[in-house]
Amino acid sequence: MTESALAEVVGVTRTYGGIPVLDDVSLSIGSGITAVVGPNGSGKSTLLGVLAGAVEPTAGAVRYAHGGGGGADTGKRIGYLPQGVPLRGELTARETLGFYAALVGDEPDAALADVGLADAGDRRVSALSGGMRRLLGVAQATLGEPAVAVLDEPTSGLDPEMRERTFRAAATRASDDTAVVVSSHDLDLVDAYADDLVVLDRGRVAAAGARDRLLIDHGVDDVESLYRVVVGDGSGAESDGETGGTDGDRGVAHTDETASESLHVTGVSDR
Ligand SMILES: Nc1ncnc2c1ncn2[C@@H]1O[C@H](COP(=O)(O)OP(=O)(O)OP(=O)(O)O)[C@@H](O)[C@H]1O
Repeated sequence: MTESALAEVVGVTRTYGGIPVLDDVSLSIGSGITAVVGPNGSGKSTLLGVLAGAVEPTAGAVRYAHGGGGGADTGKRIGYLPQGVPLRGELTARETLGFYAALVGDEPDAALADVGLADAGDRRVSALSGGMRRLLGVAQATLGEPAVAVLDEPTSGLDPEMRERTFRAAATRASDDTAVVVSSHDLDLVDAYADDLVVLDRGRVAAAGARDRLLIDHGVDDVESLYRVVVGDGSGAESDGETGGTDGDRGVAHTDETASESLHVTGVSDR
């Protein structure tokens, strides 16, 4: 494990019905924002699930600098915001964060303020807009300074202003000790906020590394151009926030195979 890495994905393969949806993926995750991009069905959610400990790799492993995968040295948790935000409508925003904060020795008010919800603390989750719920989810997943906070397409379905607010909130919650890994089809926001990039294509890493380095290496000016160079015409990337169809694009049947053996999350997967 390199000194600056907060997590390392080592030779991870995940198959469904014998078909690999992640194929020998190795990555080093450092502090700041790592954006995972790629066409529909390229394996982004599966990779994020593996990072969060919600999906068991068929082969390979994830190693955490702070022992987040379990064991006596588990000082740092893994935060996880799955695609469907698993929050209870009858609780207020502050009660929601208070519940999770108590589990990880944090307090809710700074997190609410960080994501721009300081004035919405007493509102019930059911009365928040979809975008505000997503911001609350970002706060929830980053409580207690987890080593890695995993945010799965937090901007899908949001309007442009809320998409930007969500990325800004994620950037505010990232720190030297917390890597925020976010999957997204919003290449313009990825361009503006990502420190590091992972481009997935058909379950394999097509490019990975520091955003600035990758742009120089590929002789392009922005992430959208990089995406086109690396995976083709960018048909899986969108700038309007919707992700389109997700399943069956690689002919893989759903079997609901998930694992929770090493799950240390501040949220609950709904997958
Ligand atoms: N539980 C499962 N059972 C069977 N196949 C699955 C399961 N989860 C994912 N897959 C398949 O794995 C492939 C990758 O899916 P994944 O959701 O990781 O891709 P993605 O890049 O996040 O896609 P999108 O951008 O559309 O959200 C798809 O073909 C999908 O159908």
